[in-house]
Amino acid sequence: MNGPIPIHLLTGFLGSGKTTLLKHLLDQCKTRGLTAAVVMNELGEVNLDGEALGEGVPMREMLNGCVCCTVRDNLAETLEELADEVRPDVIFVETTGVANPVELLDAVTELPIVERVRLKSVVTVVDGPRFLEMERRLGGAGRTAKLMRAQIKYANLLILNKTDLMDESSLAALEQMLDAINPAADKIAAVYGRVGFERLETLAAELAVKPKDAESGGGDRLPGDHECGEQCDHESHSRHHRREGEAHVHGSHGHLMVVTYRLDGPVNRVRFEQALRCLPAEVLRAKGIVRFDDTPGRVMFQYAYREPMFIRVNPLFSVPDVAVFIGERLPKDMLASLIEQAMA
Ligand SMILES: Nc1nc2c(ncn2[C@@H]2O[C@H](COP(=O)(O)OP(=O)(O)OP(=O)(O)O)[C@@H](O)[C@H]2O)c(=O)[nH]1
Repeated sequence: MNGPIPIHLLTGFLGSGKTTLLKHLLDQCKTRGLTAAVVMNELGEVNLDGEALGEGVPMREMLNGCVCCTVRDNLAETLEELADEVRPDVIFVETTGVANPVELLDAVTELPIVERVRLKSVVTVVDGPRFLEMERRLGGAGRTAKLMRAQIKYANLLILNKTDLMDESSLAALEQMLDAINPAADKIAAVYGRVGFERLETLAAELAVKPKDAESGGGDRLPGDHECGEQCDHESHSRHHRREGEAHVHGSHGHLMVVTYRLDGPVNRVRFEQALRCLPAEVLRAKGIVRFDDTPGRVMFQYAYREPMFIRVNPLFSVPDVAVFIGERLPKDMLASLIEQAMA
């Protein structure tokens, strides 16, 4: 294929449904005979979502940091590598869920890759019920709410996801809120990220963000202004590593932190489910791989907005048994003791 490879940037808060959307987009690319490559960025040390994409999808992982800051320099390199080695028809970049959109735009338009790849869309997945609840409760105050708003503001396609959990009036209220933040973006209500890939491609015709330094005028613009605003948060990301089996704290993304627990044996199903149900409010997202003491095989668990979910995984999946927690000021001792109590 000649010309720059189109990139679609998938953003959205933790657990909003980015991977679910990505899977759906990849299926559609496959049906059309397009080679799609993926860059997955995770704050933690393991990538649990890669498995979900299925075999044969060229993927590069960027772990242990956020692509908008700590591992940002690696993104251009990773994209270049994909362009050289895979020569895909399209690249999807799934970001961490706490990525700052302004910084992301900067990262994917680095000069060394400008001829190779071209940003085509910025898709923000909005967890409908969660965003609505946060806005109603906090009125947009607080750093998490501000980050969510920034992700909404800089998108050119907003996917209002999890609408199966909303009634009509809530959906109307959500649409109104999103219109107020980003009136120019296309908006699609969705369940489990079921959105036609053509919706991203249609946008692409109207959007080609060029690197700000490449030419005067800065090229076409996404809706909204792209000056670094209140969301730029480049605090240093301290790393404190502990012994395996204990918490590995990977530093914070501003106010957020990740704790990864390695599990060295099976967990008791009932106690583990109970532990997930009574996670403290500071935990915004949890996921991992566990073995239950009463069933063979391994299971992936997902916890987003107080909803736990379990999915059986391929026993050969290379990620070890782990529990990853993402949240604000995580009570590490409490989490450790919840895990300990759940061990079989
Ligand atoms: N009820 C409902 N659940 C959904 C929907 N979309 C996704 N989920 C569930 O929400 C959870 C999180 O989905 P993911 O696709 O992993 O979210 P993510 O944004 O990739 O998560 P991070 O990468 O951790 O930020 C999973 O348990 C999904 O099955 C939806 O439309 N409705």
